[in-house]
Amino acid sequence: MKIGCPKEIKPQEFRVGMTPNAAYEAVTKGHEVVIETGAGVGAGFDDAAYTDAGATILATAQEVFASADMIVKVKEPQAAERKMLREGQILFTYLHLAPDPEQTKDLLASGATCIAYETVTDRNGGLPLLAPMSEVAGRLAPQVGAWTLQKANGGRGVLLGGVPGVGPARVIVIGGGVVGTHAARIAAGMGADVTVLDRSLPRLRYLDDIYGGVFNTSYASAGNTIELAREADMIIGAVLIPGAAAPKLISRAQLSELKTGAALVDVAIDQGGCFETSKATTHQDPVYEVDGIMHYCVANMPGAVARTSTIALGNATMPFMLTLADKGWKQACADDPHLKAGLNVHAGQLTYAAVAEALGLEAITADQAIAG
Ligand SMILES: NC(=O)C1=CN([C@@H]2O[C@H](COP(=O)(O)OP(=O)(O)OC[C@H]3O[C@@H](n4cnc5c(N)ncnc54)[C@H](O)[C@@H]3O)[C@@H](O)[C@H]2O)C=CC1
Ligand SMILES: CC(=O)C(=O)O
Ligand SMILES: [Mg+2]
Repeated sequence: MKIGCPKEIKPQEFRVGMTPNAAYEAVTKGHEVVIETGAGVGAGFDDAAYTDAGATILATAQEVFASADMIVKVKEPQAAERKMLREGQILFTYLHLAPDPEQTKDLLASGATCIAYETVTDRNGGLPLLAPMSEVAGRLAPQVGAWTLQKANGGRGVLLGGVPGVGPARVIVIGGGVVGTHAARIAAGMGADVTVLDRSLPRLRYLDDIYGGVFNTSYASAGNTIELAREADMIIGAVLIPGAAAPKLISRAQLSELKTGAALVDVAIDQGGCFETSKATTHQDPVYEVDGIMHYCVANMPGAVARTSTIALGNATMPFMLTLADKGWKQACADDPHLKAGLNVHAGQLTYAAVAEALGLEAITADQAIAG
């Protein structure tokens, strides 16, 4: 199979969908790899690293899209990229379709087969292709939240760890999955007083077993959430219902109950955000204010640390990419229910129920797509 990797074009997105190591493994297995010139530069991989691995460098994204059987990326395809997809082509990348009707319409119109990293599963009930970027975004969240809390950035002027004689900041993390756990660990490490809220009691038990004494846990009822939010300097949104639009857990009306200058870091923004007032921002202009509350809502946080993120993502995606290349999407998905869970769009039809439900559209099942 010919595998193509274009340069990312989302603003300030420096990651790349394929590392030279992944290109080398694909070439070694008999596949052809084409890379857009400069695609890896932001992550510290120059063109020579790819040619040394046996890949071919192409001058434009158009050439990559036109020649490849499978496109491997990082971010959801932008409008200009969606126009270049074609029927029968495989797209393997993050999609986050539930909050994105425009992208969904274009992917359906393209006729391509689109497999979303964020809904591929594993045998432990995890999301193995989301997890590495959730680890990164989780660890970044207290760092960007601490910056947002600085006075010059609109925040309350509170230092996370406090100083001797002055208490620490209070941080609450809503959603104690991968993002939430990593965020809580780092915030606690910076000296903050941290509480993690989740709706899953087994998850709270696990967190308490492992991190009791490092941070507190609380059940994420609406009452507990607003009670803790009122006292918080920073609130990190980290919930996920796989594939679905994020539930709204703090309303606009409730902002008036929060401390003026508090920082909301909505990591769940790529699934639409879990605060009513969240709207996606970019690394160029990451923070805005609503009713005195500072919102940080960057939908591609890991792009800020592109080298770490590219390598971490590549480690996770490579085996799936190789399987897709070896077997084709149909056989690969038929053989592996976890990869099949990634199928979101095929030949003009949605194949993921939670996406269809969020957008008010119809879906067929992935099994129907495979059988068709
Ligand atoms: N902005 C960015 O750059 C990035 C965003 N993300 C996003 O972060 C979000 C979280 O991802 P992960 O931690 O990997 O997911 P996860 O599945 O590991 O954890 C989600 C947690 O949310 C909990 N949850 C669900 N509904 C809840 C509710 N109503 N109240 C409280 N808890 C609830 C679940 O029980 C689970 O423990 C996702 O939307 C993901 O796409 C991930 C990486 C980068
Ligand atoms: C998960 C995701 O959307 C990202 O890493 O940008
Ligand atoms: Mg995202």
